[in-house]
Amino acid sequence: MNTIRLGSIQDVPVIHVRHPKATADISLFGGQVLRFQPANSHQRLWLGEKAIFNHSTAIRGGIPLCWPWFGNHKPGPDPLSQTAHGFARQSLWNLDHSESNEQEARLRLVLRANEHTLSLWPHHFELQLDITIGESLTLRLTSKNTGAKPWSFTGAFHSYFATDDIRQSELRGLGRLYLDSVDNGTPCNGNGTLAFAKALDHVYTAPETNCVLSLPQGTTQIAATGHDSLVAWSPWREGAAAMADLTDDDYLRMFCVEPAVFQQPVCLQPGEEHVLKMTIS
Ligand SMILES: O=P(O)(O)OC[C@H]1O[C@@H](O)[C@H](O)[C@@H](O)[C@@H]1O
Repeated sequence: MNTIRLGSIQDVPVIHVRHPKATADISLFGGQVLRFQPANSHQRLWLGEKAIFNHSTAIRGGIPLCWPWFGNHKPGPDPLSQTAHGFARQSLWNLDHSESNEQEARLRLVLRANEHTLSLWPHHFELQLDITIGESLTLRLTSKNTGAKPWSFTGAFHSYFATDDIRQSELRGLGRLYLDSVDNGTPCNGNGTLAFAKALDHVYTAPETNCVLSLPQGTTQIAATGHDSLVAWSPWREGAAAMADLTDDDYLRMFCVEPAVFQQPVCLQPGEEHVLKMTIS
């Protein structure tokens, strides 16, 4: 089967890609890949059964796009924000193009400045998300300044990875140096391998290009460019209990690894662009 079909989950438009090399689902709300599973291999992404599909709440799972800021601080003169992780993950994107051949399926999603985005962030932009689905999944997020003034952004691929058991999962390639966000951003030095045993929110500031997730069900690999940090996050039991869109034991089956523009906002002059890229295999 080789099809690209527009369907929906609770009225949210979702593109279903069924290809001999892989299957994937992509929500136009958020421009968000929800699932990616190579043929004869394990599901790479986690999507919560309690994820909310209502055209306004950010969908918990898959790969939310944090943009044009990460966390609660916008870069620029007016930093305080009510919208955590920017507005891209809560915006309706347009499908600009889709095609497929024997090797892969390709989609291009686009989000441009509109009345709503301008009310939150007064800049003209075009965001282009190129998604390639084949033996691996590649996301290429191009940020373009289409306005007349420079602006700066931060952001991330907020990827939720599926694991059969977080307690038996180990990550390598994050680097050693990290800021511990659970402890007010204290700088720390790890041993190069990350295992999970409690709530964790780390910003790795010198990541390697490739990150390997050793999971009970197999291996997942992440390669990224255009970022300056890798964020690793698990809400653990207590964090999950405080979130309406997580079940009590969801924390055992997922964690996030997020290639991010975090330490140094990227400044784009009019006409300039930046590419953040990630491949999951
Ligand atoms: O609940 P949200 O807004 O999707 O954020 C979840 C987490 O996202 C991570 O990227 C942050 O490092 C965490 O601090 C945050 O709690």
